Amino acid sequence: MANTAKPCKLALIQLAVSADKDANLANARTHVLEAASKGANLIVLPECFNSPYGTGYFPEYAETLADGPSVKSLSAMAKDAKAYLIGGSIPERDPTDEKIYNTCTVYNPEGKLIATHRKVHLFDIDVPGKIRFQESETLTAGRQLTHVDTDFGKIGVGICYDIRFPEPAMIAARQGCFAMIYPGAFNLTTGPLHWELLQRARAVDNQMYVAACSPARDLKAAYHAWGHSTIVGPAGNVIETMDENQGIIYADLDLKTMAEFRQNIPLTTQRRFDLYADISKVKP
Ligand SMILES: NC(=O)CC(=O)C(=O)O
Repeated sequence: MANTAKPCKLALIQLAVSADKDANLANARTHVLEAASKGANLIVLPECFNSPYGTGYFPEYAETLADGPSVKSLSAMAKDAKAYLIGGSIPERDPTDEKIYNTCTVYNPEGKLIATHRKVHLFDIDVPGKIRFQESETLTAGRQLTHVDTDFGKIGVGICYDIRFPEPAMIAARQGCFAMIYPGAFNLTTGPLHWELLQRARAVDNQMYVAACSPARDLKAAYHAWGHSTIVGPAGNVIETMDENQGIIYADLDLKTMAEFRQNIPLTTQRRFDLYADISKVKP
C-alpha cells in the first residue's frame, strides 16, 4: 500500500441516545463539530444513534435514505465539519419493498453520501437468563461488504455483530483497507467478554487499525450498551479507550508505522491458501 495518503485523525463519539430523534441528531451535530474543532478529519458515530436500540423501535424510527431527516442532517454535519463522517447506523426503510435495515451511511467532507453499509450479520442471540435479542424479528440483513475510498486510503465498514465474523475484516485488509470501523452496541453480558477482544483479534489477524464506537450507557433504556468505544492499532494494541459515559476519543492513524509492522511480520505473504483456500467447503 502506498504511503502517500493524507494524515488521518480519527474521532469516536460515544453519544448519549434518547427516544427523541431530533434531540439525538442535534446532540450528534454538537459532538461532530467539537471533534472537528480538535482536528479530527475522520469522525465516527455509534450504532443506532438516532433511535433507542430495540426491535420494537426499528419500524417506528425507520426512514428512507432519499428523504429522511437523518441523512440530511448527517450530510450537513460532515460538510460543516469538513470531515469524513461514518454516520453510526440508523434504522433504514427501503421504499421499494418496505424492508428495514440497520444501515451505516458515510459522507465525504463536502457532505456527499459516498457509501452505505447494511448490517450483514443480524444480532440474533439467546443467552438464557442474560440476554435474548433477535434483530431478524424486524430487520433484514444486508447483502454486501463495504469498502470506502477516502483521502487517507480505503476503509472497511461493519456494524456491531459483523465484528464477530473474521472474514469481512480479512477481505477488507486483502483489498487494501487500512482500517475496519464498526459502529456497535454490545451489552453488559457480551461487552465485558468480547468487545475489546474481538477488536484486538480483527486488528492483529489483519495488521490493520480497528475502531468500534458505542452509544453511551443508559440504565433507564431497554438495552444497556456496554460503551467503552475503543481504537486498536495494527499490532493489536489498544491506543485509546473510554468508560461507559458520553465522550470522544481520538487517535492519529499512521499508515507508515502500519506498513513497517506488516513488513517486519509479513503475514500477508506467508499465508498458505494452498491449505485453506475455501473454508466454506470444509465439512463441519
Ligand atoms: N448488538 C450487536 O449487534 C452485537 C452484540 O451485542 C454482540 O455481538 O454481543
